[in-house]
Amino acid sequence: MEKVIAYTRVSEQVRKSLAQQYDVIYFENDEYIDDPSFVQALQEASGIIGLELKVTKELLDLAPNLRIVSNVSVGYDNLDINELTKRKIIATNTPGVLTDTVADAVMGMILATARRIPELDNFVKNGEWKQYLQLEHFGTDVHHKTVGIIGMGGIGEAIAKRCHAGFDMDVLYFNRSRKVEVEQKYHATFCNLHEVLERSDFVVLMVPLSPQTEKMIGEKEFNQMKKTAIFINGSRGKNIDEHALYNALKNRTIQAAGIDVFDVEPVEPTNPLLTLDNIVTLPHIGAATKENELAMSTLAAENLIAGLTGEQPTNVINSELFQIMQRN
Ligand SMILES: NC(=O)C1=CN([C@@H]2O[C@H](COP(=O)(O)OP(=O)(O)OC[C@H]3O[C@@H](n4cnc5c(N)ncnc54)[C@H](OP(=O)(O)O)[C@@H]3O)[C@@H](O)[C@H]2O)C=CC1
Ligand SMILES: O=CC(=O)O
Repeated sequence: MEKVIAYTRVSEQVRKSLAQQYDVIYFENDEYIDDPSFVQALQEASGIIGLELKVTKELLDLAPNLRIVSNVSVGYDNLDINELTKRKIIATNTPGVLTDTVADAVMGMILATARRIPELDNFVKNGEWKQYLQLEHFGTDVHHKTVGIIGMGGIGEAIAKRCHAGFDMDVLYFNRSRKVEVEQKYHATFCNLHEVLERSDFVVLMVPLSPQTEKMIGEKEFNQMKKTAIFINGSRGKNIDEHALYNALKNRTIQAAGIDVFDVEPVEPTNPLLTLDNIVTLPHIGAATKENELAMSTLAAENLIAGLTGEQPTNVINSELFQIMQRN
């Protein structure tokens, strides 16, 4: 039986099903490279399926038999795609299945920050609700405001849909390419980044992490936002300058923020952002619901099996590998 490494978030049901065809070695935690049993598994593995393993040149040097890395995520900034392609190792991800789940989580952050839900929840539970509330406890409306979406991909579009159809919001967006269909469906307006930052009540960041997007939002960008703006990051922590976000929140350059992702994950307890009361934080859980864990794992397993049986997986990232094969 061929060996397959499964790590972190691969649902138990999918692991059991894979175990009918492969020798599946499961690693539950993510501190692997120093673990001799992981290194041993790498030596023998034909495939890897899982979430957020850093697949670097050093790791690949330990995996001479590897033919596919199947990410259980849409983001693939954890993979050195050039190195994988050079070694003719297939890389796949799981776009689409998680789109609505992540968009729901982003809407949750928009509502939680604007209406100050976690803060008021604590207020009630701490027994501080003793009289009619005054202005100091009030949040701000979400409906009929303007949302600016940076990165109008699958998830960006699902957020636009919710904001337009559910909350009567005006939708602005900045994206690498223009999305005319999205403009027609959700009355969205294509803007440059500066306009999105300047005109939006809610600025939502939803771009993949890449050399072009790393630290895309920093001090200059926070200064361009409205003083009442709420910033939401559902993408990757490294897409923003966290220090600049801290300053913007502390100095009230912007009103509040909701973030699902951090520069270092799990977040360090000393991260200064955690000391602020105008930020709502989540532990990178946007895509992780009970239903969606199974959907993502199932798609990733389908990609893995296709790759191992010599077929082109549906969600191949380095598709040039198959173009080369077709030419030969
Ligand atoms: N918090 C969480 O749990 C989750 C986070 N994510 C993050 O969200 C990201 C987006 O996911 P998804 O919507 O499915 O991905 P998509 O690939 O569908 O969308 C990404 C969008 O970003 C745009 N984009 C890429 N680079 C730039 C740039 N330099 N400037 C402006 N726009 C750019 C793309 O433009 P174009 O259309 O021109 O290609 C595309 O529209 C993932 O890569 C991941 O990092 C995803 C899932 C869960
Ligand atoms: O962060 C999650 C993803 O799917 O990307």
